[in-house]
Amino acid sequence: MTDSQEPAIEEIKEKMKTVKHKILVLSGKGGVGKSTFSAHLAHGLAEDENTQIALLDIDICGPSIPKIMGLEGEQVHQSGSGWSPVYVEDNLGVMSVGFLLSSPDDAVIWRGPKKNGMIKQFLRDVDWGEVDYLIVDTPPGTSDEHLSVVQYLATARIDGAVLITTPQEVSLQDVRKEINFCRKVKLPIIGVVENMSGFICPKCKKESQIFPPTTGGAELMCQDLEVPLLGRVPLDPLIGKNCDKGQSFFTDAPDSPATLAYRSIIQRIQEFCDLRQSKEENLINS
Ligand SMILES: Nc1ncnc2c1ncn2[C@@H]1O[C@H](COP(=O)(O)OP(=O)(O)OP(=O)(O)O)[C@@H](O)[C@H]1O
Ligand code: SF4
Repeated sequence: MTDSQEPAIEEIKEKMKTVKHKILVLSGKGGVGKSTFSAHLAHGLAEDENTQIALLDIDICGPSIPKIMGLEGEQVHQSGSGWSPVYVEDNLGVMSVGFLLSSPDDAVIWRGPKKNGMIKQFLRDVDWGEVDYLIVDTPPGTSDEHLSVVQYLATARIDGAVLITTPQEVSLQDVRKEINFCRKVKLPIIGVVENMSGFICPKCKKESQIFPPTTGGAELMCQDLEVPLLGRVPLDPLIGKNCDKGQSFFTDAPDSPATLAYRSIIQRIQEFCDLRQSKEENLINS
């Protein structure tokens, strides 16, 4: 950490005092459904209107959250207390570099320090207000952006990371690296989600493995590496369709196997955060 970063870390710590829980969503590979998961985690948590949600997209070079959340073309506004998030609902605010581009097809070609500067600004200058959950959608892999967000939030306590994978070995291989990264930087692992995990036929309800796991899939990997498997979300063509339309999949398919899987995973994440909070409170009071 350089000296010039120190004041920013203090400012971020101060800003994050109004944010109760912070969750990073990571994946080893691109295209495995990380942004889709982040968006649906936000939608699912925001169903409780007493819960305030912030969704921050730090995939600087490939921001897909504006499209998935139906916010393409929206702009960020500056207020006296910083950048205002773009609101999907009263209790769900979003921030992304996508809001700063003049067109969704604009390419962001930035080197590491500029990307880190943007992440710092997002964490320090966005006026989130009182927030229960801050969900951070990260780029694939373990790059500068991941190190930056972990360093910037180090003093502000991150609850943990959710790792998204598909069942294939090429994706699992990269998730193992991601798990090592989390352990090296002492980032707690909330658990792994196996996405695009089988397809349940809507007619006969039979499950088919579209991407058959050759090495036991996420379940075996989680057992080997002693990390929790939070659940398996099946492939559902409606998910892709709704993401392209910028709508929550939960509204259109409230009883589908994928919705039920998402909901059970979201509940486990909430339980993890609640437990962590109560452990901390006990520690403070003891
Ligand atoms: N369970 C699923 N069933 C069907 N389609 C899905 C599912 N999960 C995600 N998708 C679709 O897969 C595509 C990739 O998803 P997404 O953009 O969330 O991946 P990503 O991991 O965030 O990629 P990147 O990090 O490269 O931006 C999208 O079109 C999305 O709608
Ligand atoms: S199992 Fe296959 S063939 Fe049978 S109804 Fe489902 S999709 Fe059609």
